[in-house]
Amino acid sequence: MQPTLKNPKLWHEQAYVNGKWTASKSGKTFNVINPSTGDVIVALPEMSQEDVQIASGQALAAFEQWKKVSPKVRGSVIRKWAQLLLENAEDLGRILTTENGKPFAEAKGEIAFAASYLEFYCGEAERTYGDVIPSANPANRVFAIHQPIGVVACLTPWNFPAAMVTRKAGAAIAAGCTAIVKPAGETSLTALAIAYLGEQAGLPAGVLNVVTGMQNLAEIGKALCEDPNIRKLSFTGSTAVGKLLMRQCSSSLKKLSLELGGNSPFIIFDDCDLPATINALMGAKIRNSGQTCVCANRIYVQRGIYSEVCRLLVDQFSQVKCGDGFEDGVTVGPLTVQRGVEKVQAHIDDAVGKGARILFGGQAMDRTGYFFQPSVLADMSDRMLSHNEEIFGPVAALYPFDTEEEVLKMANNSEVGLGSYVCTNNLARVWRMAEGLEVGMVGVNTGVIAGGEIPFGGIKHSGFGVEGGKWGVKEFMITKSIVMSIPAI
Ligand SMILES: NC(=O)c1ccc[n+]([C@@H]2O[C@H](COP(=O)([O-])OP(=O)(O)OC[C@H]3O[C@@H](n4cnc5c(N)ncnc54)[C@H](O)[C@@H]3O)[C@@H](O)[C@H]2O)c1
Ligand SMILES: O=CCCC(=O)O
Repeated sequence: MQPTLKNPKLWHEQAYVNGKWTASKSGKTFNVINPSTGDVIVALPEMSQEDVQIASGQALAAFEQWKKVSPKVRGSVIRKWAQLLLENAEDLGRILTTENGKPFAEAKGEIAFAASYLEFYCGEAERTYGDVIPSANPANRVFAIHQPIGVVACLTPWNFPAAMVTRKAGAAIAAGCTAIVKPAGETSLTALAIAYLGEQAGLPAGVLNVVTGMQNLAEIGKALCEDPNIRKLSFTGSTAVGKLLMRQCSSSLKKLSLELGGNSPFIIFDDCDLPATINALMGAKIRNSGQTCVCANRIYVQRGIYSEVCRLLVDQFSQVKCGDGFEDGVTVGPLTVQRGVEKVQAHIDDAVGKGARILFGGQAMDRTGYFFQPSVLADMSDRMLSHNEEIFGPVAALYPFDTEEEVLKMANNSEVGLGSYVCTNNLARVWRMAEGLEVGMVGVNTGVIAGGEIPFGGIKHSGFGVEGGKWGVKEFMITKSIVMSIPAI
């Protein structure tokens, strides 16, 4: 069912291409499901390759104009867009909770998080400075300028339906590019509402487009990858899909940003501030029901405080209220997709079969919707599935360790390297760990590591490219050199 909105104009049941709300060429649709109830919320256009090609042609035409708009004007439109997001945070939060499931307060928090990227990028649009380069040849003057790359495809996931749209498309548009957003089918309504607000803020037709689809995902993804009009593709999602997209982009040699799976170690040393650490851990673990790419996946606890951390965590988890995101006091919602429930159960069964102990929870909840009990597992080891793969659910998995050297080795024993966390009061250790961890991001005594001004990205099989901060906008630009021969002075 559609949520009640103060501003009903935010609700859109069609895709958005070249400033027009549009059905798919085939007329086909797919259903968006409320994960708390299992009910169909709405049917959205199931688009195809043909729809993608139309969108890319129009985004290319819009690019020819948008790239000429001054950075100051682009920035002012983006600033207005951010303001509109904040003014409509309540309604956007309602839409987000309805399709993603996260608690309403957290959903509103995501809207502020989404706006933080636009707020940062609107200033950054004006700061894409080039360079004047001392020439080796005295008869030359050499310059480097940055220019928008062109039409970009932004493929966004279902775990952050608002923030991943602004983090990618906001940066692209600030750079002077035009964007085709393909949100995860499960959570397209938030992206459509954000596109509507972009239009209200003054984005010209064709600058921001949203194509929708769920069953045709493989076809749409391939069409975006192979489209010659599109010069860059930015994706957040699983490593497996990221690799597929990279292969598919090879024929058109697109520039890529891939923000893929994580397996974040959360390392607790016995010299930490324990209450503050547990607080940080709860944030890094149960945010969005454990469905973030930087959620604490492997919680390493130094042996001297291991039993105490197990006890404190069980105490915290027993106070968590899991339920429909609109219910009062709920701090953990359902998982967003049914297959997530099956995945989390498989992780727990595997761990228990290999010697882990369930200290709390451990099962799907016996109610309608995709609910999984917030759970705590102790005595994890590197033979278990969760050691190598993100759980993507509200499960805290604890591993004991003895020494700093040992835990650094354990933490780096992963194919991926996205987020990580270190809790200690030893400053020298902070630096040894921060420099030694093979990851793109390190949280020190905190569980929150993302925001408009902060670079976000991974290494190894977590992908490449940086989103956010002063790096975010440049990812959507090319660097061009200009070598000028001058008459003798
Ligand atoms: N890094 C993240 O933020 C993130 C987001 C979603 C899922 N995941 C990981 O992936 C696991 C499985 O989730 P899932 O079942 O949705 O995974 P999936 O691998 O099927 O899809 C992941 C994302 O990629 C998109 N996608 C899938 N196939 C595509 C294709 N052929 N072309 C273009 N886009 C495509 C989906 O819409 C989704 O947003 C999760 O449990 C989690 O570990 C990570
Ligand atoms: O899951 C991907 C993004 C998570 C975040 O920005 O904190």
